Amino acid sequence: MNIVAGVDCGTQGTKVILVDLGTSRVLAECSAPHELISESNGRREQQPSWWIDALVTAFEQAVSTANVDPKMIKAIGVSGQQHGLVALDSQGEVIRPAKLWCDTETAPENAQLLQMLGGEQACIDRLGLRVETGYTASKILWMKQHEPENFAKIAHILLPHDYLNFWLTGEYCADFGDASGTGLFDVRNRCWNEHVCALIDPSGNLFKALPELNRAEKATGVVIGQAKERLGLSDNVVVSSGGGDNMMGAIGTGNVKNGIITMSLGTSGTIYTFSDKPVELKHPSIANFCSSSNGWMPLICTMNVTSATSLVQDVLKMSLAEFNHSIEASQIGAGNISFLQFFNGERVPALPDGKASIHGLDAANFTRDNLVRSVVEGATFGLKYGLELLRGAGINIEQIRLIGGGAKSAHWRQMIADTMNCEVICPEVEEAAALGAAIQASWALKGRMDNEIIEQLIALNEESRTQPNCNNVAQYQVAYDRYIDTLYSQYPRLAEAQLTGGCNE
Ligand SMILES: Nc1ncnc2c1ncn2[C@@H]1O[C@H](COP(=O)(O)OP(=O)(O)O)[C@@H](O)[C@H]1O
Ligand SMILES: O=C(CO)[C@@H](O)[C@H](O)COP(=O)(O)O
Repeated sequence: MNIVAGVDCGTQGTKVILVDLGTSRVLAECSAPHELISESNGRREQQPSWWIDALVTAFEQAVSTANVDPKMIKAIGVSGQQHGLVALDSQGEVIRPAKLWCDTETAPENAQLLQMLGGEQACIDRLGLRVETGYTASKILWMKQHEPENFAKIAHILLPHDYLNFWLTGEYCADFGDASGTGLFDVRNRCWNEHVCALIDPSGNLFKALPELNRAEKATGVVIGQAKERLGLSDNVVVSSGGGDNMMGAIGTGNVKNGIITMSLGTSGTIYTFSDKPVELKHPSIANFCSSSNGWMPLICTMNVTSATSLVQDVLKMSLAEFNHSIEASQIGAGNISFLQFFNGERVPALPDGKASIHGLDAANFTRDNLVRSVVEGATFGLKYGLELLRGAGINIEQIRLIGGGAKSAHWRQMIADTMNCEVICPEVEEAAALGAAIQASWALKGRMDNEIIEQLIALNEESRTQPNCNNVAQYQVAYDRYIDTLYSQYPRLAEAQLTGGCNE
């Protein structure tokens, strides 16, 4: 048996998938949860050791579910939540907990960095995208200003998936896709940018701490030491270059050629497509990242999707089944409630200091079902706001491939189809980022990118195909317009930015 493993270290947990390349069958999909350090000042952190423990737990479950000997595994690919800062000292030890993609404590440092770069347009000219709160660069500046002793210890900067690759292989390496979300990288020319590093650290140490960059079909190394022992692997198990979870979700949904759109309803919400050349930026909120398949992938990210819905679910002490039942039991528009879902600040629209708020409550509409529906609608409308930016940039959206935890809900799928007025379909393998990582692992085994394996492994789930319903589309449009009016009344600068094409949001 020729087995490869795909690992996806998301925000809420790590998933492991095992794929038999001989039969193109998925043998097991398992996961283990992570904790999250969360404070109301926007701090969002995790200990990198938690990711390792979750990887080992999910891996052990997967080999046991598939009933295979781990020694049969030939290659591993790793996908990870983007942007997180893992700072290591000269011994390769973690200096402090990783600040995550959703950390908004660093918003002032991001604004400062943008200013140091000469403003939004100068930043786009230099890096090919606007640096956002959440990207890695501002976390490094934050460390310099708030924890100078820790900053002085930095010898290596890694992203979450790079760190797991380092644990597996002992190599300090990065891939173009995940590196493009650091804010230290020139996305058009696919290289680290020394100028931005020098703005943060004129000594040159930061630039020196950046890892070597690796192409999508190249191996990072082989599994060694403690990792090999804990996972029970044989010698020479190849580890691919890996990538950010959205980059791997793109591979796992076949989004490696022009014309396909993927949307993820994970902790964050993302929408992205493939491009074989760097995209001319039509709106600064569209992130012009590189893909982990040697191309580019314009992407929209909202920070509050299942992170927001889970909070309401927890407060109301509901199971997921009860929560989904409430969506079904309530009417479109949630009795005219608008839920601005920014529990975590927000990236699109650019509201790093945003707070959640509920509008339009009265004695008649204040019900559990409406509260549930309104937060799910809020998260969905946030994604529609982003989707309209992509449409406005000329990206044609005829079908959405839907992935992430929320895609498992048939009600939410229908809401997405109706709100976006577009067909929705899920891939058979829902853990698309982990599957993408497994596919990339197979490329590393062969030493070349192979789209045949994508054809063999990725099938669409016909049962999940969901068409927009005309009546619902009209009703959701009314609810969306009300949501946008509420958003603009709370944050007038967004309405002004709308008139200037998104600048100065
Ligand atoms: N059937 C379902 N209906 C709605 N939401 C779901 C369902 N199953 C899982 N989820 C949501 O998906 C979330 C996890 O999504 P996932 O994409 O795995 O997150 P991440 O990759 O960010 O860790 C869970 O917190 C849960 O709220
Ligand atoms: O920041 C982004 C994309 O730019 C997020 O999409 C993270 O990559 C987190 O992903 P999930 O945990 O939601 O999968």
